[in-house]
Amino acid sequence: MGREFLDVFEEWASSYDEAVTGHDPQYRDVFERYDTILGEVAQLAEGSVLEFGVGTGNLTEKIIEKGQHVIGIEPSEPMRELAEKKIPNLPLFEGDFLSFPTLDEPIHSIVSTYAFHHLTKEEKQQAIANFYSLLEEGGKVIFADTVYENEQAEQQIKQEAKEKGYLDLLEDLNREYYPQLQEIRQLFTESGFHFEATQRNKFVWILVAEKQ
Ligand SMILES: C[S@@+](CC[C@H](N)C(=O)[O-])C[C@H]1O[C@@H](n2cnc3c(N)ncnc32)[C@H](O)[C@@H]1O
Repeated sequence: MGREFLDVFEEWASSYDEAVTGHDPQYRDVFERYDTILGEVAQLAEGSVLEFGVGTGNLTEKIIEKGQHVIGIEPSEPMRELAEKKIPNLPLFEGDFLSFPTLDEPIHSIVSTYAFHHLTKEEKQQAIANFYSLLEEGGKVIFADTVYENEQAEQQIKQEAKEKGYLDLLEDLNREYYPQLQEIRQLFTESGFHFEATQRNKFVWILVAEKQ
């Protein structure tokens, strides 16, 4: 569920690693400091890690380099093939934020970068409730994704995209479900998490939610 944007990734998979290095001017600001952002998420992950929306495996690689065990979930077959090439022994399953194989080991961290915005508000709410059940006490959700600081920031970002003629970016911002900070904070705190967020570039924030 929440897979309505999957077609984009079936097409985007082969050139995705170029996009994250700033080759596409429309997405340059979105992916600004991409490597550092993923590195920060990896540093915060502890214990057994469950990763959603693995893509080509860039975050996964960083967590494994730290010596940790990662289980990956990714709905797109072309993306899974690329991740499997990069990390041959990764336990990687077909699934999404809401529907994935039953896990038979405790999970201490749930991570994801540039993916949670594919879910509607209701789907995010359901996913967050599932994360709470899945995590051990003190376990954390650590996400990096586009979040608008407030309504004014949302309008300003969309206006700038329009003025620059970044129409693909603008369409993406209007089509997907990028939340405002207050909304995502409320979704996590209402499910029993302590929530903190820090901005890392014009678009992307690191969200850390700890199970209380
Ligand atoms: C922009 S890419 C991010 C990939 C990688 N996490 C990164 O940071 O480079 C978004 C990924 O989310 C996946 N995705 C799309 N819908 C999803 C869903 N409902 N649940 C989990 N992953 C999803 C896509 O297939 C794609 O691999």
